Amino acid sequence: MSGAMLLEASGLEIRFGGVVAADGIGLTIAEGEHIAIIGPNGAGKTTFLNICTGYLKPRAGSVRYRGRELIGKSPRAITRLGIARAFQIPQLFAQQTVRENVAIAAAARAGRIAPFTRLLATPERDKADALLALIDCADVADREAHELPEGKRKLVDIALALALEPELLLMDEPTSGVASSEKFAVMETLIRALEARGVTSVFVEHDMEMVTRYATRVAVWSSGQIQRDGPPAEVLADPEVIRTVIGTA
Ligand SMILES: Nc1ncnc2c1ncn2[C@@H]1O[C@H](COP(=O)(O)OP(=O)(O)OP(=O)(O)O)[C@@H](O)[C@H]1O
Repeated sequence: MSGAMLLEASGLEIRFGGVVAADGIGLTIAEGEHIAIIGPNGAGKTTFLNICTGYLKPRAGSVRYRGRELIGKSPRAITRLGIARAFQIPQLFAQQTVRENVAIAAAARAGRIAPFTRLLATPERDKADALLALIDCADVADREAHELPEGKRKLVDIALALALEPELLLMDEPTSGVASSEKFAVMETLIRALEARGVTSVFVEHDMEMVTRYATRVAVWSSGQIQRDGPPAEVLADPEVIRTVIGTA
Protein backbone atom coordinates (compact mmCIF):
# COMPACT_ATOMS: atom_id res chain seq x y z
CA MET A 1 0.00 0.00 0.00
CA SER A 2 1.32 3.45 -0.84
CA GLY A 3 1.58 6.04 1.88
CA ALA A 4 2.86 9.58 2.32
CA MET A 5 4.95 11.35 -0.31
CA LEU A 6 8.62 10.52 0.10
CA LEU A 7 10.39 12.02 -2.91
CA GLU A 8 9.32 14.52 -5.51
CA ALA A 9 11.56 15.17 -8.54
CA SER A 10 10.60 17.82 -11.06
CA GLY A 11 12.01 19.55 -14.13
CA LEU A 12 15.37 17.73 -14.03
CA GLU A 13 17.67 18.62 -16.91
CA ILE A 14 21.18 17.43 -17.58
CA ARG A 15 23.24 17.01 -20.72
CA PHE A 16 26.65 15.56 -21.47
CA GLY A 17 27.99 17.32 -24.57
CA GLY A 18 25.31 16.70 -27.17
CA VAL A 19 23.60 13.92 -25.17
CA VAL A 20 20.45 14.91 -23.30
CA ALA A 21 20.24 12.47 -20.38
CA ALA A 22 17.44 14.27 -18.50
CA ASP A 23 15.01 16.52 -20.30
CA GLY A 24 12.34 17.63 -17.83
CA ILE A 25 12.23 14.48 -15.67
CA GLY A 26 9.54 14.53 -12.98
CA LEU A 27 8.65 11.62 -10.71
CA THR A 28 7.00 11.26 -7.33
CA ILE A 29 7.61 8.35 -4.98
CA ALA A 30 5.28 7.48 -2.11
CA GLU A 31 6.09 5.39 0.95
CA GLY A 32 5.67 1.67 0.33
CA GLU A 33 6.09 1.73 -3.44
CA HIS A 34 8.49 -0.48 -5.40
CA ILE A 35 8.96 1.41 -8.66
CA ALA A 36 10.65 -0.17 -11.68
CA ILE A 37 12.41 2.14 -14.13
CA ILE A 38 12.60 0.66 -17.61
CA GLY A 39 13.77 2.02 -20.95
CA PRO A 40 16.31 1.51 -23.73
CA ASN A 41 20.08 1.77 -23.17
CA GLY A 42 21.19 5.36 -22.77
CA ALA A 43 17.69 6.66 -21.95
CA GLY A 44 18.91 8.27 -18.71
CA LYS A 45 17.74 5.77 -16.06
CA THR A 46 21.02 5.61 -14.12
CA THR A 47 21.44 9.36 -14.54
CA PHE A 48 18.21 9.82 -12.56
CA LEU A 49 19.54 7.65 -9.71
CA ASN A 50 22.82 9.58 -9.81
CA ILE A 51 21.00 12.90 -9.49
CA CYS A 52 18.84 11.68 -6.59
CA THR A 53 21.91 10.43 -4.69
CA GLY A 54 24.06 13.52 -5.23
CA TYR A 55 26.55 12.03 -7.72
CA LEU A 56 25.39 14.33 -10.52
CA LYS A 57 24.13 17.89 -10.34
CA PRO A 58 21.46 18.80 -12.91
CA ARG A 59 21.54 22.18 -14.59
CA ALA A 60 17.87 22.67 -13.73
CA GLY A 61 15.20 21.04 -11.60
CA SER A 62 14.58 19.94 -8.07
CA VAL A 63 14.50 16.75 -5.99
CA ARG A 64 12.68 17.12 -2.69
CA TYR A 65 12.87 14.40 -0.09
CA ARG A 66 10.30 14.75 2.67
CA GLY A 67 10.12 18.37 1.58
CA ARG A 68 13.90 19.03 1.72
CA GLU A 69 15.85 19.95 -1.41
CA LEU A 70 18.54 17.38 -2.25
CA ILE A 71 20.19 19.15 -5.19
CA GLY A 72 23.54 20.52 -4.04
CA LYS A 73 23.85 18.05 -1.14
CA SER A 74 26.70 15.50 -1.06
CA PRO A 75 26.06 11.75 -1.47
CA ARG A 76 26.96 11.34 2.22
CA ALA A 77 24.48 13.96 3.36
CA ILE A 78 21.78 12.35 1.22
CA THR A 79 22.51 8.92 2.72
CA ARG A 80 22.16 10.42 6.20
CA LEU A 81 18.73 11.75 5.22
CA GLY A 82 17.58 8.19 4.49
CA ILE A 83 18.35 7.32 0.86
CA ALA A 84 20.65 4.36 0.15
CA ARG A 85 22.00 3.10 -3.14
CA ALA A 86 22.90 -0.40 -4.33
CA PHE A 87 25.05 -0.67 -7.42
CA GLN A 88 25.03 -2.98 -10.44
CA ILE A 89 28.42 -4.27 -9.27
CA PRO A 90 28.29 -4.93 -5.51
CA GLN A 91 30.71 -2.74 -3.55
CA LEU A 92 32.09 -5.24 -1.03
CA PHE A 93 35.45 -5.47 0.72
CA ALA A 94 36.65 -8.66 -0.99
CA GLN A 95 39.05 -9.86 1.72
CA GLN A 96 36.69 -9.24 4.66
CA THR A 97 34.09 -11.75 5.75
CA VAL A 98 30.47 -11.16 4.84
CA ARG A 99 29.66 -10.43 8.51
CA GLU A 100 32.50 -7.89 8.70
CA ASN A 101 31.28 -6.19 5.53
CA VAL A 102 27.80 -5.68 6.95
CA ALA A 103 29.17 -4.72 10.38
CA ILE A 104 31.34 -2.03 8.78
CA ALA A 105 28.25 -0.50 7.14
CA ALA A 106 26.32 -0.70 10.43
CA ALA A 107 29.22 0.91 12.31
CA ALA A 108 29.39 3.68 9.71
CA ARG A 109 25.67 4.31 10.21
CA ALA A 110 26.19 4.55 13.96
CA GLY A 111 29.17 6.90 13.48
CA ARG A 112 31.42 4.34 15.17
CA ILE A 113 34.02 3.82 12.43
CA ALA A 114 37.44 4.77 13.75
CA PRO A 115 40.93 3.28 13.42
CA PHE A 116 41.24 0.07 15.48
CA THR A 117 37.46 -0.20 16.02
CA ARG A 118 36.73 -3.79 17.12
CA LEU A 119 33.89 -4.34 14.68
CA LEU A 120 32.83 -7.76 15.83
CA ALA A 121 32.81 -6.96 19.55
CA THR A 122 30.19 -4.28 19.16
CA PRO A 123 26.39 -4.15 18.68
CA GLU A 124 27.13 -4.06 14.96
CA ARG A 125 27.82 -7.79 15.03
CA ASP A 126 24.23 -8.46 16.16
CA LYS A 127 22.88 -6.01 13.59
CA ALA A 128 24.90 -7.71 10.87
CA ASP A 129 23.67 -11.16 11.86
CA ALA A 130 20.03 -10.02 11.93
CA LEU A 131 20.38 -8.52 8.46
CA LEU A 132 22.12 -11.60 7.09
CA ALA A 133 19.32 -13.78 8.44
CA LEU A 134 16.76 -11.45 6.84
CA ILE A 135 18.31 -11.86 3.39
CA ASP A 136 18.90 -15.63 3.72
CA CYS A 137 22.67 -15.22 3.94
CA ALA A 138 23.34 -16.41 7.52
CA ASP A 139 25.01 -19.48 6.00
CA VAL A 140 27.76 -17.37 4.37
CA ALA A 141 28.45 -14.97 7.27
CA ASP A 142 31.98 -16.33 7.84
CA ARG A 143 32.96 -16.56 4.18
CA GLU A 144 35.16 -13.90 2.59
CA ALA A 145 33.17 -11.70 0.22
CA HIS A 146 35.21 -12.69 -2.85
CA GLU A 147 34.12 -16.33 -2.40
CA LEU A 148 30.41 -15.65 -2.84
CA PRO A 149 28.34 -16.72 -5.83
CA GLU A 150 26.76 -13.76 -7.65
CA GLY A 151 23.25 -14.17 -6.19
CA LYS A 152 24.57 -14.07 -2.62
CA ARG A 153 26.88 -11.12 -3.46
CA LYS A 154 23.86 -9.15 -4.63
CA LEU A 155 21.92 -9.96 -1.47
CA VAL A 156 24.86 -9.06 0.78
CA ASP A 157 25.11 -5.75 -1.06
CA ILE A 158 21.46 -5.14 -0.16
CA ALA A 159 22.24 -6.02 3.48
CA LEU A 160 24.98 -3.35 3.39
CA ALA A 161 22.49 -0.81 2.11
CA LEU A 162 19.92 -1.84 4.76
CA ALA A 163 22.57 -1.47 7.48
CA LEU A 164 22.40 2.26 6.72
CA GLU A 165 18.74 2.11 7.84
CA PRO A 166 17.34 3.85 4.76
CA GLU A 167 13.71 4.73 4.08
CA LEU A 168 14.32 4.64 0.33
CA LEU A 169 16.63 2.29 -1.57
CA LEU A 170 17.68 2.98 -5.16
CA MET A 171 18.99 -0.03 -7.10
CA ASP A 172 20.58 -0.37 -10.51
CA GLU A 173 19.59 -3.76 -11.98
CA PRO A 174 19.56 -5.65 -8.67
CA THR A 175 19.76 -9.11 -10.28
CA SER A 176 21.99 -8.44 -13.29
CA GLY A 177 24.68 -11.09 -13.63
CA VAL A 178 22.66 -13.60 -11.55
CA ALA A 179 21.89 -16.92 -13.30
CA SER A 180 18.34 -16.87 -14.65
CA SER A 181 17.48 -19.93 -12.55
CA GLU A 182 18.27 -17.92 -9.37
CA LYS A 183 17.00 -14.46 -10.38
CA PHE A 184 13.48 -14.77 -9.04
CA ALA A 185 14.59 -16.28 -5.73
CA VAL A 186 17.07 -13.42 -5.24
CA MET A 187 14.48 -10.75 -6.04
CA GLU A 188 11.87 -12.49 -3.89
CA THR A 189 14.24 -12.43 -0.90
CA LEU A 190 15.20 -8.83 -1.61
CA ILE A 191 11.64 -7.52 -1.78
CA ARG A 192 10.65 -9.52 1.32
CA ALA A 193 13.56 -7.91 3.23
CA LEU A 194 12.55 -4.42 2.07
CA GLU A 195 8.95 -5.03 3.14
CA ALA A 196 10.07 -6.36 6.53
CA ARG A 197 12.09 -3.18 7.14
CA GLY A 198 9.46 -0.85 5.64
CA VAL A 199 11.82 0.34 2.90
CA THR A 200 10.47 1.92 -0.29
CA SER A 201 12.44 1.14 -3.46
CA VAL A 202 13.21 2.18 -7.01
CA PHE A 203 14.97 -0.30 -9.28
CA VAL A 204 16.24 -0.02 -12.84
CA GLU A 205 15.31 -3.27 -14.60
CA HIS A 206 15.60 -4.76 -18.07
CA ASP A 207 13.77 -8.03 -17.35
CA MET A 208 10.04 -7.45 -17.90
CA GLU A 209 9.01 -10.58 -16.00
CA MET A 210 10.81 -9.18 -12.97
CA VAL A 211 8.94 -5.88 -13.43
CA THR A 212 5.58 -7.64 -13.74
CA ARG A 213 6.14 -9.71 -10.60
CA TYR A 214 7.76 -7.24 -8.24
CA ALA A 215 7.04 -3.63 -9.20
CA THR A 216 4.02 -1.84 -7.78
CA ARG A 217 4.50 0.85 -10.46
CA VAL A 218 6.59 1.24 -13.58
CA ALA A 219 8.07 4.38 -15.15
CA VAL A 220 9.29 4.25 -18.74
CA TRP A 221 12.31 6.35 -19.67
CA SER A 222 12.90 7.44 -23.27
CA SER A 223 15.63 9.87 -24.40
CA GLY A 224 15.77 11.67 -21.06
CA GLN A 225 11.99 11.89 -20.67
CA ILE A 226 9.34 9.80 -18.92
CA GLN A 227 7.19 8.26 -21.61
CA ARG A 228 4.71 6.44 -19.32
CA ASP A 229 4.19 5.97 -15.59
CA GLY A 230 1.57 3.69 -14.04
CA PRO A 231 0.62 0.16 -12.93
CA PRO A 232 2.79 -2.56 -14.59
CA ALA A 233 -0.16 -4.39 -16.19
CA GLU A 234 -1.28 -1.21 -18.01
CA VAL A 235 2.11 0.22 -18.90
CA LEU A 236 3.59 -3.04 -20.21
CA ALA A 237 0.54 -3.59 -22.42
CA ASP A 238 0.91 -0.16 -24.07
CA PRO A 239 1.76 -0.73 -27.77
CA GLU A 240 4.15 2.23 -27.78
CA VAL A 241 6.03 0.83 -24.75
CA ILE A 242 6.11 -2.60 -26.37
CA ARG A 243 7.57 -1.06 -29.54
CA THR A 244 10.20 1.19 -27.93
CA VAL A 245 11.23 -0.78 -24.84
CA ILE A 246 10.04 -4.36 -24.66
CA GLY A 247 10.87 -5.05 -28.28
CA THR A 248 14.46 -4.02 -27.60
CA ALA A 249 14.83 -5.64 -24.13
N1 LIG B 1 29.09 11.14 -16.39
C1 LIG B 1 28.78 11.09 -17.69
N2 LIG B 1 29.56 11.69 -18.62
C2 LIG B 1 29.24 11.67 -19.93
N3 LIG B 1 28.15 11.06 -20.42
C3 LIG B 1 27.34 10.42 -19.56
C4 LIG B 1 27.61 10.42 -18.15
N4 LIG B 1 26.62 9.73 -17.52
C5 LIG B 1 25.76 9.32 -18.50
N5 LIG B 1 26.19 9.75 -19.71
C6 LIG B 1 25.49 9.54 -20.99
O1 LIG B 1 24.14 9.91 -20.79
C7 LIG B 1 23.26 9.00 -21.45
C8 LIG B 1 22.34 8.36 -20.42
O2 LIG B 1 23.11 7.47 -19.61
P1 LIG B 1 22.49 6.53 -18.49
O3 LIG B 1 23.59 5.70 -17.94
O4 LIG B 1 21.70 7.35 -17.55
O5 LIG B 1 21.50 5.63 -19.35
P2 LIG B 1 20.69 4.32 -18.91
O6 LIG B 1 19.29 4.52 -19.34
O7 LIG B 1 20.95 4.03 -17.48
O8 LIG B 1 21.39 3.22 -19.83
P3 LIG B 1 21.70 1.65 -19.57
O9 LIG B 1 20.39 0.94 -19.60
O10 LIG B 1 22.57 1.30 -20.74
O11 LIG B 1 22.42 1.56 -18.26
C9 LIG B 1 24.15 7.99 -22.16
O12 LIG B 1 24.31 8.41 -23.49
C10 LIG B 1 25.46 8.07 -21.40
O13 LIG B 1 26.56 7.74 -22.23
